[in-house]
Amino acid sequence: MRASQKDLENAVNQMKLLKKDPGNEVKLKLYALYKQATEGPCNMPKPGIYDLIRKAKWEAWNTLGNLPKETARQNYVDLVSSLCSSSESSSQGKPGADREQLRYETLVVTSEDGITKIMLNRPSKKNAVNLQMYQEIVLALKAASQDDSTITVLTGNGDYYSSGNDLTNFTNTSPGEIQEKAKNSLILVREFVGCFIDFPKPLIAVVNGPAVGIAVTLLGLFDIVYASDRATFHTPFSRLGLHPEGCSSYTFPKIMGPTKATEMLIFGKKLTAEEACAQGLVTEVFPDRTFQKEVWTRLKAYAKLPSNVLRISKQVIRNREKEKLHSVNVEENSVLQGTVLSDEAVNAVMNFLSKRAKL
Ligand SMILES: CCC/C=C/C(=O)SCCNC(=O)CCNC(=O)[C@H](O)C(C)(C)COP(=O)([O-])OP(=O)([O-])OC[C@H]1O[C@@H](n2cnc3c(N)ncnc32)[C@H](O)[C@@H]1OP(=O)([O-])[O-]
Repeated sequence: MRASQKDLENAVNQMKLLKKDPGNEVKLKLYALYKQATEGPCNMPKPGIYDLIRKAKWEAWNTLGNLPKETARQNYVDLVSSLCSSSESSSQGKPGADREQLRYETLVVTSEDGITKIMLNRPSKKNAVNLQMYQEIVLALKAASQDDSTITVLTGNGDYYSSGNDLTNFTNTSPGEIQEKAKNSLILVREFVGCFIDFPKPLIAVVNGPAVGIAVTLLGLFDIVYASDRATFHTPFSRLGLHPEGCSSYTFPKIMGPTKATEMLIFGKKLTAEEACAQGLVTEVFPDRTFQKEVWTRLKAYAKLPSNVLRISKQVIRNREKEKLHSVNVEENSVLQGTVLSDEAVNAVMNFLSKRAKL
């Protein structure tokens, strides 16, 4: 249901009761959304360069462009409601606790200290990416691209970062439906990869353990990759009757050179974290015992840098590649459309299911 004018007024009153100061960045966002919701696009003349407060307000409002009044109203109400629920949860004896958005089934998404953390949360399946998780990651990335955080982190819960595509995604499907299901699933995978290509803020992988398949290939689209020394990097596509995806057919040869990329992507050579670091896929490796502490200390410091500056620098570094990456994504995906139901691919899944062939 869309927020009404009354909801907006209630939200304004709720804000007055908020005990904790939400900080300047959030206050500017609220100001801008309120102005947009009540007056429409920014109509005030640009203040002079030294009129800092009015300039910040003008910029916040002007950034909303032609956002419709109704959307701004809804965003204002949602933002106030998330601020109130986080202040409620912290006043319930959990000071500093993460703000958790409970709508995800396969992820735990929290936002704190300028960092949105998207944690894959199917530890009993080694964080295999099922169709639900693909969809939820798309949603979480879209939300993170618009929230107040400075950086976004993807990590895994449990001993694995991720075992890659869930090999049971197409099982339990009747023979008549399998073609259609495979086609739609791959369209979803293409959209999923596209979200990584377009993600506007610094995106950091905290690779807490082994990574397989699409969880590895996507790393070429991250801005930083930190790995525990327990992590391994494995893309067993040929054995599965599959082919490189996640833009790795383009990013891996660029990162590590064509022959190293071939050894991984075609021959399925599994890399240790140190090897992946030496080949440029991983930024830095940490001992597992101090991994979480060291990485999060560093990320919290990075997240204090000015978010708009980081965003623009990322654009400068990445934008000229975007068009190419999208075309690679489309091409890789269409190759998979042709092979995902091949005899080799189906047999590999059957082997996995019958536990006869562990990789
Ligand atoms: C988009 C198309 C392109 C493809 C891209 C790719 O990513 S290709 C790459 C695709 N990925 C692969 O080929 C990796 C396939 N997986 C493996 O080779 C091994 O499971 C392992 C080496 C990851 C872990 O071995 P381990 O002996 O330490 O542990 P364990 O084996 O006992 O597993 C524990 C539980 O997790 C379950 N589960 C795990 N992974 C998956 C999965 N991907 N799917 C579904 N389920 C999975 C497993 O069934 C078991 O569940 P159960 O029976 O308890 O209900």
